[in-house]
Amino acid sequence: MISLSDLEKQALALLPKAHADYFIGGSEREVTANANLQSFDGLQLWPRVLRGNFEGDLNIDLLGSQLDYPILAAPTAFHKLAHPEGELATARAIARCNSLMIVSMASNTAIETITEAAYEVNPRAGIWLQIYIQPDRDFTRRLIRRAEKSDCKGLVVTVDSPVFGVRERDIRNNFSELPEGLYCANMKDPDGIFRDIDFDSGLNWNDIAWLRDNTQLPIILKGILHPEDIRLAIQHNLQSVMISNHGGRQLDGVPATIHVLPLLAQAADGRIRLLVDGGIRSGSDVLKALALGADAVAIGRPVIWGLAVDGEQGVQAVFQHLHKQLLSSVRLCGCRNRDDINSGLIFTPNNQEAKPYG
Ligand SMILES: Cc1cc2nc3c(=O)[nH]c(=O)nc-3n(C[C@H](O)[C@H](O)[C@H](O)COP(=O)(O)O)c2cc1C
Ligand SMILES: CC(C)CC(=O)C(=O)O
Repeated sequence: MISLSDLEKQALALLPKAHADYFIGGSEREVTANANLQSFDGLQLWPRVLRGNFEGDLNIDLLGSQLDYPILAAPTAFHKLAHPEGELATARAIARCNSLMIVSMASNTAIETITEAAYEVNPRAGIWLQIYIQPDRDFTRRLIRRAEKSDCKGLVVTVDSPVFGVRERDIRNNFSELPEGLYCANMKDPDGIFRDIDFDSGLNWNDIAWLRDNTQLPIILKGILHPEDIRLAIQHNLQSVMISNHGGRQLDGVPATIHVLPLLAQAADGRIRLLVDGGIRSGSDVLKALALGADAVAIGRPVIWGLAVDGEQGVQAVFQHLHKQLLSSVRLCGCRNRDDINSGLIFTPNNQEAKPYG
């Protein structure tokens, strides 16, 4: 593996067009999906030299899961569209890497089957379940019980989707149903019928309080872009938020996540764990996000590309590649320890006067 952009090209060439478009696409004009990528390129790292070795480590305790490095898999739907082994291949790869997988509510494999496979590879593997709170709260509660029983370590609640984003590629391709034989496996009712995933457009903070009172699992709110919402998440005793614009697939025209991160880190003030996703494609992108205040980052599409090209090994290669690149960027920046990874690492015209770190 040389670069994630090579991998992306390979994957896109392998996949049927409708599936490739579903995976890579954003909503409407894809302004935000593109901004996520471009905004990382617009930020520059500001290295120091002659500072000796990086003596720190990059591992992190993320709400009770031990990760070797702060890169995890964002929830993405339908892994069996990318590879016949689907989420099982993804989960095994990530367990092997001592990382963490957020399983999508829309996975093609049931959460119980995924956790079992992951814990077989690595009993300490990190698995969280992502959900959309369903208008049918009883169903939602049953799914949360399943996550708890199968030993998931966290519950990610996606809150950027009161309605589904308008994906023009999917409309053009007439992609609105899974191929025969594939299902949203978590949506199966006790009577064997698969439900559709619904979006509850009326969701509000009372529903989050309801959820918090209905599970012991740590709750991670996914899809936050505004500092006021960070303050509310802290007020509601949540453990973590994911700064995310859903990879530019929900509201088009919102800021790139890396652009809002500094403001949100300021609002968080160390009181809540901050995760960020959207457009992370290299180790230096990861370093930029950590420098600006993220505790860890999540990757969405790159996991799909690895899976499509080489199944379990492909996903493992993506994580190993990013880990290696991250370490290399940390060293090239002259960081001596974890504390050196701070906003002084980012060069912007505004911080030329600022006191360089260290
Ligand atoms: C194909 C695809 C499916 C996704 N499915 C979900 C999902 O089921 N639930 C969710 O909360 N986010 C979903 N997302 C959003 C990702 O969790 C994540 O926010 C985004 O992909 C990060 O951006 P990146 O792909 O540039 O890394 C999906 C994204 C993609 C690309
Ligand atoms: C099945 C969908 C709800 C998955 C999703 O969130 C997405 O495609 O971005």
